[in-house]
Amino acid sequence: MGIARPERCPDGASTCLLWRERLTRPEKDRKESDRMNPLKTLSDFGQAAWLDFLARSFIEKGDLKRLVDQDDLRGVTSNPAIFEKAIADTDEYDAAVASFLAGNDASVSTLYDHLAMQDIRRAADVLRPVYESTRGADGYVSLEVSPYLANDTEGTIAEARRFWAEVDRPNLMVKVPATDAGVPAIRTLTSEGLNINVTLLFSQTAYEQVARAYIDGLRERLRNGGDISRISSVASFFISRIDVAVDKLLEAKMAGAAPAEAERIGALRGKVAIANGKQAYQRYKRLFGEDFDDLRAAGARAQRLLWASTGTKNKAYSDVLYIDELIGPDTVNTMPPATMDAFRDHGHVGYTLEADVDEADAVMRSVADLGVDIEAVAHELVVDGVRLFADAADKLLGSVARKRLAALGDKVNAQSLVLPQDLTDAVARLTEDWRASGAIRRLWAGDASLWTNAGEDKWLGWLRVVETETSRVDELIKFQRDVAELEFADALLIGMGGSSLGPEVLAETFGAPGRAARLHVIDSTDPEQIAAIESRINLKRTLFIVASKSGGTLEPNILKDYFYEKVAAALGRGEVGSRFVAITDPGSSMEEAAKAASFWRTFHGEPTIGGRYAVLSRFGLAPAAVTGMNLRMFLQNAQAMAWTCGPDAPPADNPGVQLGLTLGAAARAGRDKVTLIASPAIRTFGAWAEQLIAESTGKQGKGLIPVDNEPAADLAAYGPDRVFIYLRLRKASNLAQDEFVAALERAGHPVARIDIASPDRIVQEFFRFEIATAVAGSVIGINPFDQPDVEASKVRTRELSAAIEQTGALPAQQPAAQVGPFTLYADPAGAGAIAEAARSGGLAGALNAHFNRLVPGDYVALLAYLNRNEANTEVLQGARKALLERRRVATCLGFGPRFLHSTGQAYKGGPNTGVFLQITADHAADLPVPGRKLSFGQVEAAQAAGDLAVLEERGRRFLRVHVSGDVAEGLRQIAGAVG
Ligand SMILES: O=C(CO)[C@@H](O)[C@H](O)[C@H](O)[C@H](O)COP(=O)(O)O
Ligand SMILES: O=C[C@H](O)COP(=O)(O)O
Repeated sequence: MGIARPERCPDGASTCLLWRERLTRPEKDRKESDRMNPLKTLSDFGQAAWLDFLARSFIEKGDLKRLVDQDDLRGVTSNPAIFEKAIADTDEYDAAVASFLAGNDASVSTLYDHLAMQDIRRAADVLRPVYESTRGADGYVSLEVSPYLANDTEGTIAEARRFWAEVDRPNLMVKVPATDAGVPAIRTLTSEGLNINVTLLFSQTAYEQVARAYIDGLRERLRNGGDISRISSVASFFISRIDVAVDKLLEAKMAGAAPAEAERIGALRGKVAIANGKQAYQRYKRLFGEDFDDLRAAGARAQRLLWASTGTKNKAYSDVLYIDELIGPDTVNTMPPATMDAFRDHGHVGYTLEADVDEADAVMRSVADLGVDIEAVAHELVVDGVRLFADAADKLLGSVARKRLAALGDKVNAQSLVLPQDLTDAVARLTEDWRASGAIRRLWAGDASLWTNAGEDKWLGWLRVVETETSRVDELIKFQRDVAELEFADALLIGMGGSSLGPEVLAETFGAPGRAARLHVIDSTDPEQIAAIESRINLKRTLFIVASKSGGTLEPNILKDYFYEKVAAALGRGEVGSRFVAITDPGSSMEEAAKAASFWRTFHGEPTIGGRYAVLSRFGLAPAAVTGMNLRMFLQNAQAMAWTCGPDAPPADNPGVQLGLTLGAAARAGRDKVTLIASPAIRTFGAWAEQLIAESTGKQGKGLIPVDNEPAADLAAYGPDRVFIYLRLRKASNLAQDEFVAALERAGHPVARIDIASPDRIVQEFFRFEIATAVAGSVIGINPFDQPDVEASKVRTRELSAAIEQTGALPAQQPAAQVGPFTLYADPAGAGAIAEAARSGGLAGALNAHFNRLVPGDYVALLAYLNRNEANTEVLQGARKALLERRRVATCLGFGPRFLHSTGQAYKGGPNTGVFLQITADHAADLPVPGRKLSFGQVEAAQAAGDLAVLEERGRRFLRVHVSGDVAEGLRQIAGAVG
């Protein structure tokens, strides 16, 4: 039997759009099968059937079109959960991902937007005939703004505008949630002429606000002379979730009630959602009644109520309950596919929406009398709804992130974590915390509460610096051409720590391609080292790059003065400035000095980036330009990793976050020695990473101690305080390293493996490590952007240098012992025993006594204020190996003053587990500092003394061995004595 077609629109109102449209189609034209199809008959009752589902194959196979043609489908809604089902865990979108990324790499959310918008456009095109034939009354496809923006009005507005412009279809509806922040966005967007689908509506009060926002938006547009006749809007009122929530409350009340009362309460189950909808519809009629007539006269459409969440959740209820009971004019019901199939099969059509309104009122009164606060339930459901959509978005973006990486292949360095079970569990817990609290988005948004709320947000410029530099790379490319034309043989970068270690990685990893200048770095005050670098460059054909963010750092200033004078002597005062370039933050004293000395160029750093995070800014790019590197490729590489670690890559699929959480969890578990192993061709990366990790995390007695370039030893030498990072260059890997790392893994040590396809991809690691360090800093609970103890050393050094300038010498210190050419100084707690041991056992005795203070979990750091040349490095590396094998503790090596701007922070401010051996020596030859009553040798000595003074202040265990006479021989003896 066919379903009787109503004779007239039930409310008799001119608002009944579908009714008007129906009247134009004579009954005799309708097929019997149409009359038998409840779905198709819905429109006879003024209701449009929409589909709450979308997927690419569904459109491509013609299923959507079939529904339009055969079932009179009039619209489609999507949401993050729908796209999650469509995209995650299917390969339906893989080809589209690959073809999009073949043209250009993109962020995870850009890629998702692309996929979603493609689907939405195609669906909109399938529904376009409906839109046209109903003159814009129907035929819409909805796309929801990111649930992460649910509490952000401006963000919602911006995203909705972007969708509107990029989807570029008149039958698009942008979905905006009915949150407090969503309501003003609805008004603004309506006033701009966008079609809005308001989602996550549960409460009638919220519904009224939303309807008013729509009406206000229309009025505003009209006032501004805009067309309001093309605007369509729906208010998506959620149904089934109300019953799920209220039924639970009713059942709780039944449990404690007498049988008759329990029965009465039980009878309310499965009724409240429909009653709530029916009451909302009565409000709709009031809101869009007479008061709306003026707008209607100007062409406006009422905002229809759309029943959403209409799939039955409770199997005890009819599977078409939420369709059957809510049929009425000028409404929409968006059904999930199974519910649509069920309704087509056995739905009942009739004017149910206004039937028994009194009973609906009675139901609502009864639940209120029982103490169920429906507004409170609705409020919770909104919060919950936002969370559920955010959860779905996390899964969705996680899957898009994985698809992106799979499509990019080895264009992005792969990372894998091989962790013992306890660390796996800890990282999993942290990952879930980070996901649930949106921490990676908060990090990118500059939320200082992730750290210590000490202004960390002011230091996050590095997050977006790649974009900035990409947008102005032409300026550097021009500089690169100018440098090439001048045919410099060498370039010497003068700087410390963050200003030199990044360029050093570039210089040593890439050399000087083509005709470019060979880049050298000087980051020492050791006179021998300065003389050595001077002998390697041709002063007349060298470009000097003086790099200092603050501009006030001692070393680059005096080294600049030194080389400036040398070049002036070689070329004459008139020309010297043209051979110098400065990189410094705007307004620094270095900028002033560069101007005064007529430097060729000054590049500005970005003041919101601290030195150690600056390598992807001008501090790395200008030196890279000089070496002739392809800067666009450099930035593309960096950008690929920035996107991989972006705010839209959820923690589980964000390698930077995973590495950071691993390091943070490891630190908490006492595995705080981050041991860096790198393929020989990219070895220098370790020195850069060492500064980043140590200076960022090592403070307030907490942090990570990086261990770079440690000679390998027997497995037994590695304690449970280690976590390893293996940077493996695929094209030039080292078998011994591979085997060593595999053995570490077998022995249960945690290892983060990073697989680098080719040397140019090392650039990506700068960004991964920066994110990882910021994340680890959050887990450890420190501010990863300050360096209080480095500053302390700088202050002591300044005081001591001033003393030398006044008196001609360093203030005398009391040695603990003298053994041949070795003068020993030690911390107050150790001095007695060390002196005693020196008397009986000479140098070896003293060193033994010092290192006997080591306990498991401690580390040794050799701090050598010497020329950092191959010979000295080799001897000290030998000493490290001996200590590692004999003492079974992590060992570090730093050359002063270089390490003061790097690991020095953690040695003084980090965990008090370091046992330090400082080595100083007489200088066979010294160099004057121009314009000062100081020599470089004296500065180096002042730096060593300042370092020791701060170590002492911080209660650290140290021994200083000063070598007089033959330094090489002295060093050999020290190395021999530690074993
Ligand atoms: O809001 C709209 C349509 O405007 C829907 O897409 C809405 O998100 C869905 O109906 C609900 O999310 C489905 O909810 P549920 O069936 O999972 O409770
Ligand atoms: O890592 C930073 C060093 O302490 C050098 O600082 P600077 O770039 O301000 O000279």
